[in-house]
Amino acid sequence: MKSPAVIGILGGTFNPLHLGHLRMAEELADAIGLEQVRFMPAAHPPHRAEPEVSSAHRVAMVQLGIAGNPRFVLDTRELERSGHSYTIDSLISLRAELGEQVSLCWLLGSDAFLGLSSWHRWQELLEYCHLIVAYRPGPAEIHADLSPELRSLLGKRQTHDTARLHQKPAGHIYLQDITALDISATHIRATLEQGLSVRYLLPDNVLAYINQHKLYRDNG
Ligand SMILES: Nc1ncnc2c1ncn2[C@@H]1O[C@H](COP(=O)(O)OP(=O)(O)OP(=O)(O)O)[C@@H](O)[C@H]1O
Ligand SMILES: O=C(O)c1ccc[n+]([C@@H]2O[C@H](COP(=O)([O-])O)[C@@H](O)[C@H]2O)c1
Repeated sequence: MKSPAVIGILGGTFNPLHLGHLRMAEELADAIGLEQVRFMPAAHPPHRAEPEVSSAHRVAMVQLGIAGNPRFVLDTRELERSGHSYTIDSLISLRAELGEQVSLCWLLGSDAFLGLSSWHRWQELLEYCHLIVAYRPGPAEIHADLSPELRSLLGKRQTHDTARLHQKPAGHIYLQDITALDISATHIRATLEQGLSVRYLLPDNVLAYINQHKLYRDNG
């Protein structure tokens, strides 16, 4: 099968997957012209406590949520490794699999981007991918909150031209405004723990899965 020329990767804990993730991926795919977005659940997310819900459940919810969207696929490579799910390792593995020509676009919200300089081998990430940052609602106004090192990186690597993301396989940072959906997995978990409705915050089939398996309740 021919590899797509420009692919996006949305890594996340997906605990659970929600409409904020799906809409962000859909809008970035349109804005950049991504032929595919790979949803990549982290088995052991590096910068947070181990999720209380198993990776098997989190993967199942991603699978349900992306079903029916021809551009969206599941990528399970982080579940097939042991240890922390470092992004650099996933990018190296994707490069080895897809070759040097394919443009890889790592999609992330601005909240995650603000913490980039704490990521494992962060200064090497742009050798393997472009970083596509979606503004995420919240108090963090990205430009005000940038650390000096990220400000400097942005100064050197930011592009405003999506054509550049197609011309080179890696190396740029692109910021994109998206429809602000102030939905977070944290809020969804907290709402479920209180026994309240989370309908319309995530896909119906993901909610049905949560209910069926009694996730995010006392013994979830
Ligand atoms: N509502 C949203 N709008 C835009 N981007 C989002 C949104 N929710 C999550 N993202 C982005 O998706 C990626 C994966 O997010 P993650 O799975 O950690 O979801 P989350 O809702 O932030 O979870 P939690 O509340 O548990 O921290 C991150 O890059 C994050 O910035
Ligand atoms: O590689 C790292 O050091 C690293 C540090 C923090 C986050 N990430 C990745 O960023 C993505 C979003 O993380 P999170 O914790 O917001 O779900 C997910 O794919 C994580 O594995 C990666």
